[in-house]
Amino acid sequence: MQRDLRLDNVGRRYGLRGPWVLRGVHLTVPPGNLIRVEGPNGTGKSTLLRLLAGIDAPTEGRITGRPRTAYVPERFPTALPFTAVGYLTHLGKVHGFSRAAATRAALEWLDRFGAASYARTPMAQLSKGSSQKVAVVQALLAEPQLLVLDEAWTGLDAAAREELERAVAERTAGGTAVVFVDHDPGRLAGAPDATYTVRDAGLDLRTEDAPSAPTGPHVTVVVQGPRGGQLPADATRTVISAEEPTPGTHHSTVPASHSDVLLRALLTARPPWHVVSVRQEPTPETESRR
Ligand SMILES: Nc1ncnc2c1ncn2[C@@H]1O[C@H](COP(=O)(O)OP(=O)(O)OP(=O)(O)O)[C@@H](O)[C@H]1O
Repeated sequence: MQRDLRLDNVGRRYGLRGPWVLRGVHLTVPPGNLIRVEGPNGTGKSTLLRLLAGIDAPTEGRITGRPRTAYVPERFPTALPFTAVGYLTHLGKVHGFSRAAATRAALEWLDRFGAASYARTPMAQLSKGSSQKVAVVQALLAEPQLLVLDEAWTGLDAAAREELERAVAERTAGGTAVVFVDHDPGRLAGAPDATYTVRDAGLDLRTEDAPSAPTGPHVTVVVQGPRGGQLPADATRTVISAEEPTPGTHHSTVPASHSDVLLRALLTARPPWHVVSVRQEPTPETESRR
């Protein structure tokens, strides 16, 4: 069984006498958890994510339990001498796929992100947003147990931003831990299991009570099942609020990014649940525009 990734008393500074960017950091990342890291510019978020991703080592302290990890860096090197699909096929082979399977998976992921039409374009010729899609796909293709996303949504078009939220929801439902930094407070709103703020070289866990109303876009799914039937556990993990107004009829509200995961869990349960309706709930922002 996969272990927690743990940071024990971790510190990082650059250079022998540089200031400590992080110090005394303790953090546990359990499988399947979605963790948000926030904080002002220059506080050490990317430094923390590089340590989590294993591409940088702590100056002091220990990191243990590292699972198979994929990382979308804040800045993706674009001037690589490959086409997008050539690069992704190469990485897929590194991850143990056959060439044919790697190409197939790469093309499927590029298609999901609306990037199929430039699959065979040299990476150096891709626009910023298009190469960001390749950066995202290279991480998802790896089918990691830990996915580290450093401002991975930046530069993506609206459809790709939504797709990445969906992909994160799918992966966490499948047991992948995801740690992300994003300057949009609405990113995966309502979904993280924990939010940490980098402050004074340490991590503060945000501990305010769960909001009484869901934040960000959310969806209510109404399903019917047998009287007294329990919704499948993997369906309810990300539910923000749930009620059973009449026996056997369940109303479950989830962050919009997680509605596909909820529906899939309900429809693939044995016996499957009958989906009565799926309703996109108005957010305070959309309400105020009316
Ligand atoms: N390779 C490096 N060499 C020297 N100093 C570095 C290096 N990387 C980061 N730093 C310094 O560490 C501090 C934290 O940087 P980091 O990029 O981790 O912050 P951040 O919170 O991710 O910022 P942003 O929100 O702007 O991306 C900054 O003072 C930065 O200058």
